[in-house]
Amino acid sequence: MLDVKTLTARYGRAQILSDVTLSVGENEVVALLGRNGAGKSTTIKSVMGLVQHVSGQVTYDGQAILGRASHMICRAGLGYVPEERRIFGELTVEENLEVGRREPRADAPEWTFEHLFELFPNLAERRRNLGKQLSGGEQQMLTIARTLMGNPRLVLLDEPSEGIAPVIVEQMATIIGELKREGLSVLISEQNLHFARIVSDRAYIIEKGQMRYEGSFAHLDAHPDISTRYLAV
Ligand SMILES: Nc1ncnc2c1ncn2[C@@H]1O[C@H](COP(=O)(O)OP(=O)(O)OP(=O)(O)O)[C@@H](O)[C@H]1O
Repeated sequence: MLDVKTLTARYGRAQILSDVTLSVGENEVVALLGRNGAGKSTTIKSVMGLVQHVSGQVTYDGQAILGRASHMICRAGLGYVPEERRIFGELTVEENLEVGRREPRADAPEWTFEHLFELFPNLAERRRNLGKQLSGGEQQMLTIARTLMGNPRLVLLDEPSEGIAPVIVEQMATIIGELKREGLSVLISEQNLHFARIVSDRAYIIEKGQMRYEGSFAHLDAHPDISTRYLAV
């Protein structure tokens, strides 16, 4: 569904990604693992059309999307949840969700408030609260829920477990499982191998902007030297 080949990206003169190759299949949850600064966010942002200097090939459903405007990439069916929560503090939970509403898509589930509130019971309770009154974890949930209002087929989640309480991390894992059951594909960037293992079908590891590993979690478990080398802090 998503194919990234020989992706190179730079910020100004600094080359950040070199020949990054990865793919996400239909209804697959794929983890992009790496330490702080390894290039996970830059990979996701490049796919979403948010990095200016990029080269290589990115195809979604067979269509080349690299270099397209970000809103066109969203319209094609990709949903992006950035690492930093971008909710509107002065709007209620429901109003925040309304902001994300897009036309339904024939090839992806259509999300309604009720459907989302089943998936995010915390948000259901707080539907009339202002965004700024939510906890960090709830704001993270709201960011994901708002992205789902765009009815994406593939969701790119940048470090969903970062900086949130363990109980919310568990809920996050449940939600990602639910997205898969709904038929969506998900690419998550993560530093947390434990969380990634729970939610994902397979993994990539990126280090210094280069792909170092592609394979199963079982293989990573059997070869702990790989995670020690590329993930241990
Ligand atoms: N806008 C920018 N301008 C210049 N350099 C940047 C910019 N954004 C990121 N970088 C640099 O690019 C490198 C990769 O950053 P990136 O955010 O992709 O890493 P990451 O793996 O997502 O890590 P993190 O967990 O810190 O988000 C880092 O060295 C970072 O300092």
